[in-house]
Amino acid sequence: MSAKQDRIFSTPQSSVADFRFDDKVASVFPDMISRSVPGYGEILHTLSEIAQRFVSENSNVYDLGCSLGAASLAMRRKVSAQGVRLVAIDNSEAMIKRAKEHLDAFVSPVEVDLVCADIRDVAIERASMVVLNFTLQFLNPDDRDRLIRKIYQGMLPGGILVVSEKLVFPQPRLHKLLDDLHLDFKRANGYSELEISQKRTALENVMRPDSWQEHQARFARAGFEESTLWFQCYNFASMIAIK
Ligand SMILES: Nc1ncnc2c1ncn2[C@@H]1O[C@H](C[S@+](CC[C@H]([NH3+])C(=O)[O-])CC(=O)[O-])[C@@H](O)[C@H]1O
Ligand SMILES: O=C(O)C(=O)Cc1ccccc1
Repeated sequence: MSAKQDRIFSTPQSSVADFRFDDKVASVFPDMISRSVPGYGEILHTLSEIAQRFVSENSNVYDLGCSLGAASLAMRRKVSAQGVRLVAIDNSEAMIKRAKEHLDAFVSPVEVDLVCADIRDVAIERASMVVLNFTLQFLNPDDRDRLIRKIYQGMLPGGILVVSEKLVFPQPRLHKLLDDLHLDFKRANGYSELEISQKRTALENVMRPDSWQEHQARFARAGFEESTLWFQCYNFASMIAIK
């Protein structure tokens, strides 16, 4: 496990390039995500609790946009059903290479397939649990409906989808407050003003969050009759939908 500190945006850059999940980001990712996403640890813990309750015998579990496999590791810890296959997918080779090291570091009876692919191209079949832990926001908005529909179609009745995302809020004053509180969270975790503003610029064209209302409407359009927010800290949230 790499404990290297994220200093990627600490020096002034004459022009800030779009954010990419390359080798540099992969090498500091655990530090970057835990200092940037309020509630990340709690969400991982709850993924393992949900896995214990929802993952059924002879079914598949999907971790879409797995990065270093943190969500897969969390779910795998609590799966007790037999015949379960966990499929962890990311289109960053740098992430997949390191995810393999993380997953191989622990023994488990649950088979894990690590796949370097675009989640838009992968079939979802017999799924009892599907996780998009901070991944949907990186997809082109036009592709999001199609992906959630494909997931719904590939899920078993009674299966669960967990989607964690940064949110935007239609009410400007609420949006500003929750965004400011997140910025203070990053400052408290040691990020400088320069790091915060350069990363914000890098993410501008790459990460386009939706509102909770948009997520809820999308779940419904895909066929999910039950969905709710189960966690929120500032403008970061996790949602569940049950088939
Ligand atoms: N189209 C795509 N196909 C496959 N992967 C993609 C695609 N688009 C983006 N990714 C991948 O989605 C991941 C998003 S990070 C997920 C954290 C993880 N879930 C965690 O629980 O630690 C979230 C963040 O950094 O805020 C990256 O690894 C991308 O390469
Ligand atoms: O850092 C931020 O401001 C974020 O919104 C979250 C994030 C975390 C890790 C990679 C990309 C975005």
